[in-house]
Amino acid sequence: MQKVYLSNYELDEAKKIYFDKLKLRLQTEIVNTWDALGRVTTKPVFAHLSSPHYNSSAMDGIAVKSEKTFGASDRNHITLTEGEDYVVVDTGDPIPREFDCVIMVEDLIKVDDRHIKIYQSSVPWQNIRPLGEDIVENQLIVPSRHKIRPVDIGALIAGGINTVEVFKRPAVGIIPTGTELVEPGSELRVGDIIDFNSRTFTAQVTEWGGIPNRYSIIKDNYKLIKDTVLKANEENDVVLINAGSSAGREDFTSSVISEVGELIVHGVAIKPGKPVMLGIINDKPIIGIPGFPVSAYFVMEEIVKELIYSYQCLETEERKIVNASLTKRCMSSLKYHEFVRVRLGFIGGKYVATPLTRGAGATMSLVNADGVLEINQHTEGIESGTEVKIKLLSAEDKIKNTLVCIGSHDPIIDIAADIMHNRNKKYFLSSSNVGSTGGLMALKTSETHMAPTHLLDMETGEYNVSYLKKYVPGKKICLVKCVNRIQGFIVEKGNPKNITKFEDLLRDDVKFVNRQRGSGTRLLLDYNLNKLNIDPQKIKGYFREEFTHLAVAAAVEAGDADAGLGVYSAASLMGLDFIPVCNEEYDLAIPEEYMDSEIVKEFLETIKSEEFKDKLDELGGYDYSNTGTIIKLQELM
Ligand SMILES: Nc1nc2c(c(=O)[nH]1)N[C@H]1C(S)=C(S)[C@@H](COP(=O)(O)OP(=O)(O)OC[C@H]3O[C@@H](n4cnc5c(N)ncnc54)[C@H](O)[C@@H]3O)O[C@H]1N2
Ligand code: MOO
Repeated sequence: MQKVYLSNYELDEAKKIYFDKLKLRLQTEIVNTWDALGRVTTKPVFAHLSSPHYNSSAMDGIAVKSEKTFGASDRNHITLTEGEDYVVVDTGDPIPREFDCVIMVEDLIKVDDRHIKIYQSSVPWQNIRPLGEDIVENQLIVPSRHKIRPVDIGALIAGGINTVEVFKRPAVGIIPTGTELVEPGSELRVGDIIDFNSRTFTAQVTEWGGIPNRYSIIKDNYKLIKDTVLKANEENDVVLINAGSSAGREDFTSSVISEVGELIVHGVAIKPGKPVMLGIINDKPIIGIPGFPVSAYFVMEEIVKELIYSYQCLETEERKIVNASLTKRCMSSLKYHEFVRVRLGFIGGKYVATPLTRGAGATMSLVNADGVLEINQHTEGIESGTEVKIKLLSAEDKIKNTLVCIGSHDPIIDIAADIMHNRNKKYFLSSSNVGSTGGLMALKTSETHMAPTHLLDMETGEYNVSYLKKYVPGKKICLVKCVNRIQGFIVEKGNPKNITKFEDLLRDDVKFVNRQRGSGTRLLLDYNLNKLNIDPQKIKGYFREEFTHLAVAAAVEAGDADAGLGVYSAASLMGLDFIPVCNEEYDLAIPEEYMDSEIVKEFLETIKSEEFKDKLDELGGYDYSNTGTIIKLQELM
């Protein structure tokens, strides 16, 4: 096994060492002005032409000699003759030399085809755009190091500039490596990984103004990697090589860079992203990007973006920062500066930030992130409730128009979210699945607008009410009835193990997959096991916990479990069979203070809509006869 000793430079230090060593030489090129959007000028650009380049009429009307109009008034109309005293002009027409002003058509009284009367006198240059009124020949249009905007393109062309000299966009070679990688759309075998990183890089490079050049997947073979690196180095300004950055048996990237060039840095104190490699081959940069997609994202954002911008003489824009209250404690290593993806909600007039999954492989944590919390290298962690600074990834407007929904999961919440957004494009919904009890806790600490819940009171057989009284005391809560849904066993197609009742879970040949503690479905299971005097410990798989109905169904589909308890829709979406066990009430708990907000009203309209009900029918297993009924909880207490 090879040994790799990584350095642990702070990010800024690593970048300084690397950029100093790189000494980028910027290249320039000449492009058509109309193709220059977003490009940066190398020098100031001066007009070749004046605009307008002749004296032109600013109005539709007639060009006249102003002296011929002197003395005209309401009581003293002056008659003018075409050809002698005036010519007809339209806006933009040149003004013949002998005339010096324009009278608008609406100020003329027609006498006959060749004569008009006027009742106002005019002054010289009235309604005339003199030559150079907008741009004068040799005037500066844009300075050097200026990023060209659409309005600049117009002004440059108007000023006679048809080409501009700009900094070259760097060509960026992207090499995905790994024997286990396959192209999207391939038939997947266990161990295969679809190469998607190289496609994300391609899109990022494009977004940042570079010219991406993706190479096909290279297997973990030293010679192949070396040959491709050399080829890419020759054909591009920058090379990005993905994966093979750590200490695995087939992690060759660092040795290849060291052999054909110089490896300046291997290892930066950031997490994720620590095994990044910064190298130089033939005076051109090569960056080794860790394989895990989230690690790769931060290396791209924090290092590669700046590099690609530097070639174009662009400054990276700072992301906006907002203050938010952290909803969960976040521990961090003293060894690394950590990037934590967070979801933001705007609740009761302030931001709340909920950390998302920390794993470096969790691509969805990037998809769902509204911002990034950076935890300093020398900080051990941040307590829940602390006010933190969040770098925004989403627009503030979007966050402020997002209904936050934390609690128990059902696929119908995502469906309602989609319908609501289509009904009113302004509104979004973000849902986090933490189980029913987790949702009530979030209500208590004002982290959510709404908590879907289905908690069965084992003593009374009633749903939700007693739990709300217990977990959210003192808060005025409305319970909005959502659906009555069927819970049952999600089993393989055809139910090969013939699982029909709770007792079957005790069988030796049956492997179960459970939901997490605190979820309503878990309570429902425990309630039934208790009623039947079944010892949960005797159920194989009782301790394997998944967080959503779909995750339970996925475990059954993959053959990792024979049964799980969940909703019908999850089974049918995965093409599995479903054995009904009981009905339950899935409700939405919403603090009374949010009930009158536009977004909550829109959501409640959505769940009462025919479109939503049609979707429920399509999924099956839902009864919506009570949907939208509001129960003010105080009245129940
Ligand atoms: N013994 C050690 N193991 C690991 C260490 C370590 O220090 N010691 N570091 C870990 C860290 S941190 C990271 S980050 C990763 C870096 O991995 P590599 O750059 O060597 O990449 P691979 O091992 O080849 O792949 C890891 C993982 O990344 C995903 N991947 C890779 N390529 C692609 C692609 N083109 N598209 C999508 N996904 C890709 C895939 O899930 C791989 O399993 O190493 C840890 N290990
Ligand atoms: O650096 Mo790795 O990127 O921590 O996961």
